[in-house]
Amino acid sequence: MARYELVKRSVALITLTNPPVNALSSPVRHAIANSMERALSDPKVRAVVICGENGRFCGGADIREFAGPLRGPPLIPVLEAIEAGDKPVVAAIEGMALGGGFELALFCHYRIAQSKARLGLPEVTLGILPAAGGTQRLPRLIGIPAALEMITTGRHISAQEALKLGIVDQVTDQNACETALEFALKAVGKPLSPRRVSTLTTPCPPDLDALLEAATMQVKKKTPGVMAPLACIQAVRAAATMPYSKGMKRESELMATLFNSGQARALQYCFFAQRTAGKWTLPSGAQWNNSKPREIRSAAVIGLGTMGRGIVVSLARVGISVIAVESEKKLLENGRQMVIGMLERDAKRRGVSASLNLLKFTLSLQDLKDVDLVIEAVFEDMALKKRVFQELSKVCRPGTLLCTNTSGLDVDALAGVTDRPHLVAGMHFFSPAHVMKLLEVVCGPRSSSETIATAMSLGKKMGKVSVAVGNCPGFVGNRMLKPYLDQATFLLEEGATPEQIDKALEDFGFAMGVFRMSDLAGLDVGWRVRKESGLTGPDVDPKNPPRKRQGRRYCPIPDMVCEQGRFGQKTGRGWYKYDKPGDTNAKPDPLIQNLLETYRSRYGIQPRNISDQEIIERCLFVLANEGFRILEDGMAARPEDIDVIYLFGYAFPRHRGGPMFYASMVGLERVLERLEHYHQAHPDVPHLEPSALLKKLVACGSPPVQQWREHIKTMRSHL
Ligand SMILES: CCCCCCCCCCCCC[C@H](O)CC(=O)SCCNC(=O)CCNC(=O)[C@H](O)C(C)(C)COP(=O)(O)OP(=O)(O)OC[C@H]1O[C@@H](n2cnc3c(N)ncnc32)[C@H](O)[C@@H]1OP(=O)(O)O
Repeated sequence: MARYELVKRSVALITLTNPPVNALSSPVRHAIANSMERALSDPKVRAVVICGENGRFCGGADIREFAGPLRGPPLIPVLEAIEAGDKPVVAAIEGMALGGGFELALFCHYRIAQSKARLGLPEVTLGILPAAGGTQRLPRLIGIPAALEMITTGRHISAQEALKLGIVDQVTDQNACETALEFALKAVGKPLSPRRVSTLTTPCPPDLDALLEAATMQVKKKTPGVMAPLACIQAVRAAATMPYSKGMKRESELMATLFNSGQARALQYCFFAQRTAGKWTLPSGAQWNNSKPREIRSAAVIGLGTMGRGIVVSLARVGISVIAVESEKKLLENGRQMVIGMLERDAKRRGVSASLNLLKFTLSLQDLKDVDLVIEAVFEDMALKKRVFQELSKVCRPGTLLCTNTSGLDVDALAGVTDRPHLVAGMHFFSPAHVMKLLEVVCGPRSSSETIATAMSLGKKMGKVSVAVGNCPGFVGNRMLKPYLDQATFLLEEGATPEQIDKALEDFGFAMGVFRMSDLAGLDVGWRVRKESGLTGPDVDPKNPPRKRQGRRYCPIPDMVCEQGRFGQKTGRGWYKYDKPGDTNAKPDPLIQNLLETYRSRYGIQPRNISDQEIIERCLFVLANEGFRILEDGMAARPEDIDVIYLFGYAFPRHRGGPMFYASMVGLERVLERLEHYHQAHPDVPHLEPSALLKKLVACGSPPVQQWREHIKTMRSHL
């Protein structure tokens, strides 16, 4: 877990050997303690260098250990022995020094960083704080404002920035370990006291209170209801106002308030869920680690609407040449200008030059004959998409992969009109596609493992979090959204207002409630889908009860809002009113209140007081219930995949872990009981009927979310 060598006859080189990131697991802590003792007691050793194997210094504490009882030597005393020793210790930072790894470096007397290394204290993103002295030592080294920013955001910084801030003593383009060995020899004999960060006094700004207050306001606004950033601020205050030893005590008290919290568990679950999602498996046995993706050098995007433009930008900025296709000259020119503008702004922000030379714009599908992969992003109309796929099948060389960006149509029906159904898959991006991190990779029954591997790997290359899902209407994300939206509108019928529902969801942690979000997305899209599927409009049988469709409860209020030309922010009116079209400041609209009152009295609905608890339970338990059905149906491989989709595609609050994790935190028994209760009250809403999987899990004693897979295994997979 750590290798000990004597090099240059007088330097002890301690190499952490815990792949893949040299996390500070119990055996590693043991090994560091033993190695330091050996180095300090060996008269031949005059200096020590600590580095990490495989070009990675250390990724911090072993997060997996947090879930169980704490074992092995506690980290802080191990690190204190490094600082207290009478021989200079140099940290040789290659790759990364994060969290406890960064704290380890801060206990060393000197730090040398390789120029490509990244450093940071990301604990806040895991719902905890840097509790191995990070909150007390970093402010002493670089001052309160810079330390506060790094600790409360968890931002990783470059070696160059670390040098500028005074965190590292030298940056090298060479091997950091070699440089550190030379450096260590030169440090021998120099006084160590000034190098012990614990002895430094925190430079205290005169406006400390105002600074901390501003930071508090900022984190409350950015991450309302999240505890860890606030605890970080309190810990940094201690660094400014208390002696080191007292500050360390305060740091550990604050850590104790976070360590076992639901938020910490949720955030750490998210960390692993995100990594688990990349590990896809198909029923054939093909999976992420036995299927080779194809290399994609050139791609085409068909359709330069909002989605298509975002996809072009996402591809071009990772160096893939793109042919963008539109059907009319004017649309093509407009798309071209928009894409170039987006790429230029993006490049400026990242300080690189825009890769405009990778782009080609055309009106002709004939130009796509040699590309490696096509992503179709035309209007959401099956007949149109089928025509495009038929045409692509004729034009593209036999090996070209054909992908669709449909948000819910049948991918296999599109595969069926081509000459290569095994090379067809869905790549469902989220809007705006160059910003949103989620990509649903839709596996049709005929998609080959190579096709899925290629789509997943391309997603990763584009910086997306890619999740493999099955081919069912709406796939995973949009399929779950429907019952969630339905509950919100049913609650309106029953007496709630859009503001009340949004506030309950925002207090829960969503950045935007469902109605504000719908206004932002545009209400006309859903209206058109409902018209096309015969739920509203002239196709509805006049004898059909207005609040029922196929025997199920239906709420026509969203249709009525659209019939008034209220399409959301873009028209200046939707569920809310706005000062002008395009404005984002949503204000309650008395006309909507009026519409709701008239509607309720027309249908004899007596409005009732609805509690926030009911809003949360009905909206979120129905969401999870559909998630359970998706798992039952084999359309998602595991609950983590569903949660990742909701975290990255639908802004589910990360400190709640995602809808499935949230259900497990509430307690599956409770979720089942509440769904049964609401289903009894609303028997015409089938989505409220508890799913078989939920019942099965409760019957099995409500295992933790990580174990659900074992209970799903027997079910059929469509992935
Ligand atoms: C009342 C009781 C009170 C109790 C108080 C208890 C006090 C306990 C003492 C605490 C002392 C605090 C110490 C410290 O302050 C806390 C920490 O250090 S927390 C950890 C901080 N570090 C991080 O957040 C880094 C997390 N990792 C990453 O960001 C990335 O993995 C990476 C390091 C940048 C590498 O990225 P990639 O190359 O892309 O690789 P992957 O991300 O895919 O990771 C590969 C593989 O490694 C696993 N992994 C990564 N980091 C860790 C880790 N720190 N611990 C465990 N495992 C880690 C990752 O999951 C992948 O594995 P896979 O999931 O694929 O199997």
